[in-house]
Amino acid sequence: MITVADALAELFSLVTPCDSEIVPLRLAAGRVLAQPVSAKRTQPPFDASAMDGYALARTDVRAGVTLSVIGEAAAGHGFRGDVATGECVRIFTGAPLPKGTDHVIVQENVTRDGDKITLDNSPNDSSHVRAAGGDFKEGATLSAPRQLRPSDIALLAAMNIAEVPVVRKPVVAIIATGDELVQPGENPGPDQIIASNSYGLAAMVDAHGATARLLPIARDNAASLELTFDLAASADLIVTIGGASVGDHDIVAQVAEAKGLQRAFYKVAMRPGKPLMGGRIGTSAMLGLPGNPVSAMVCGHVFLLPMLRKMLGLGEAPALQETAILSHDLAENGPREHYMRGRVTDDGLQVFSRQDSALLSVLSEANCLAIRPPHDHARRAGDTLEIIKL
Ligand SMILES: Nc1nc2c(c(=O)[nH]1)N[C@H]1C(S)=C(S)[C@@H](COP(=O)(O)OP(=O)(O)OC[C@H]3O[C@@H](n4cnc5c(N)ncnc54)[C@H](O)[C@@H]3O)O[C@H]1N2
Ligand code: MOO
Repeated sequence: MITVADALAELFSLVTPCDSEIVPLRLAAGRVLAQPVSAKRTQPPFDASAMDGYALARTDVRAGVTLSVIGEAAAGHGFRGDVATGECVRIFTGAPLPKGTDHVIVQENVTRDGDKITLDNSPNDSSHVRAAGGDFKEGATLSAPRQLRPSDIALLAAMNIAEVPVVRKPVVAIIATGDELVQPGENPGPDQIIASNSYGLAAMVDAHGATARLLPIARDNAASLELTFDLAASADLIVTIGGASVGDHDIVAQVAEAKGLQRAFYKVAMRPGKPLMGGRIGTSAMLGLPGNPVSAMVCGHVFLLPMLRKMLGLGEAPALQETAILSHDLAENGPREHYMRGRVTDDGLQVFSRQDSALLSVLSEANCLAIRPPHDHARRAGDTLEIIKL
């Protein structure tokens, strides 16, 4: 058995970042920017008013002064003339400042009478002008790689980037295995259950910027599994679920090897997730997950998501760890690194007492995995533990 860290290092060496493609801006959210992009224009492109009011020369700003209103500047419709001393232009938020002006008085601070305004006794000192290029200048870059958030999309739009170079979405083929499984919505026979973790993993993959291909359930015989491996052949990563342990019907490794699997490792000193397997099969990386529903999902967080991040060009890093303060005592840990379902709230970290790797209801209640190193000594309320937020 190898350590979690060693297994993750092996898995990283099985995958490489995907190439890039161009997508329309509307489809770029959540994608990873593949290379830096440069602004095609300056924003704002002109000195712009930040308020509704009157544009004038700063040198004319004095309490009680009266000025002539000689025109209007609105957003999208500037004032084309020159503004002289003693004159001003009615202006609205977003409009370009007319020539001869460098200051905006908000309308609340003037009294208007026909074509005249008089500044009141407390002209605001701020110029209310947004300088040209104050947000960004033409040629300014948005750095890559980065997973594009809605705020990045807004910035790209303002930069007039209509087409965005992004990393291709890795395709992850997910193979659930077992004679006992049927798909959700089907009628299970008396000895059957519903395939669940395959759906959870597909949701995890899709939510993290890759594409999940949920293949038909492979039965516990070589012919069925071989056929399903063939369907998965073009995927960047093949994830099998179940059939990984030592039982007579656990045939995933044997069939994968017949299909050319070059195994990198088998079995990890962790709980849950011990019978984990990694390797390459044809042009795909392969991650063989244990079948227990929680084991597969925990391995998804600890191994599959970091692999996907590397494939998306986001580098090699384990799942983000934070710390939490334990709200109760906890018994010592056994020889395997234990990823324990728990819940962090304002009252601290509660590690659940039921940790059987079949209990999806407990996983659903959890919002974190508390990490116990091998042979971790008993912990007391108030101790700090590392956690992965779910
Ligand atoms: N003698 C030993 N037995 C077991 C060992 C061991 O070391 N010695 N390890 C145990 C551990 S730990 C795990 S984890 C499981 C892993 O077994 P497999 O990967 O071979 O998984 P299966 O036997 O196929 O299934 C286990 C369990 O999970 C259910 N399952 C499988 N796939 C799905 C799915 N897609 N959705 C929902 N549930 C699924 C399956 O019905 C079984 O109940 O082995 C232990 N045994
Ligand atoms: O290691 Mo198994 O993955 O406990 O359930």
